[in-house]
Amino acid sequence: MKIVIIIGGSVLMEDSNPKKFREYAKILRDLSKDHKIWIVIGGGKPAREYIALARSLGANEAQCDDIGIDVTRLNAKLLKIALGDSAYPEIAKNFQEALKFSESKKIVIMGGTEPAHSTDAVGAILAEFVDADILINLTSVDGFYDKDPKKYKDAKFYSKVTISKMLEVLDNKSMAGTYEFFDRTALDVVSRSKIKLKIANGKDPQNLLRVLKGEVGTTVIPK
Ligand SMILES: Nc1ncnc2c1ncn2[C@@H]1O[C@H](COP(=O)(O)OP(=O)(O)O)[C@@H](O)[C@H]1O
Ligand SMILES: O=c1ccn([C@@H]2O[C@H](COP(=O)(O)OP(=O)(O)O)[C@@H](O)[C@H]2O)c(=O)[nH]1
Repeated sequence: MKIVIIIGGSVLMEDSNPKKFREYAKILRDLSKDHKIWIVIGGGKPAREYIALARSLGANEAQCDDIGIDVTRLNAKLLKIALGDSAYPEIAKNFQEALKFSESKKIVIMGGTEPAHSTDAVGAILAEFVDADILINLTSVDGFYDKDPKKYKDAKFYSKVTISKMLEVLDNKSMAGTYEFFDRTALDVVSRSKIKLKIANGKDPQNLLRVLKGEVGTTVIPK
């Protein structure tokens, strides 16, 4: 299978813990023996700190996004180091490179590409570009709820959800550093190409295997 995996910055970068990188590296190495794998890494807390500093120094939104992209690529380099020889040695800067690098049979890693969207959109476009069989988004919550579960204790979990329901519920902001959950550009791409998308909690790296078996997470129905 061709698998594109988005690992949110909230998963890998919240506590600067090398253990999380090593656990992911082991699981990804094993998976790559049987599947073609592309990983997209988000920015997390470090990106938000850099963006806030840039904004207070007078940077415009595109410049803030550009800073965010640099941080996602730095985070991507950390995963590349953890993966060692199993990863392609360069971080792909665009979709053509991501496809070309995958001919090596190594795991290909990307961060951001250009301003005005998040790494969720990068993952969705990459899944479209390489004709992936599945797109998996690993984030800091168990999947989609009818409202933000970190703000509302009574939020209801959805094991299946349509894109139109997601668009109805999500308050999608489009300022640097504020893209939450799954951005609109990403949802548009998933919808137009009917990409098979699953969203699950990546704080436990084993969930990557569980979501592939359909045991955890939300399955997004492209309607
Ligand atoms: N309807 C919703 N369902 C699930 N999570 C939501 C929803 N609305 C907002 N969120 C928030 O989206 C966040 C996930 O996005 P984020 O923290 O930016 O993760 P990532 O690092 O994966 O991009 C969570 O903190 C969660 O509280
Ligand atoms: O292709 C991209 C990817 C990221 N970003 C910027 O980098 C930040 C961090 O990326 P993301 O929000 O995807 O990280 P995460 O939500 O995983 O922390 C975003 O808020 C954007 O400002 C961007 O402009 N283009």
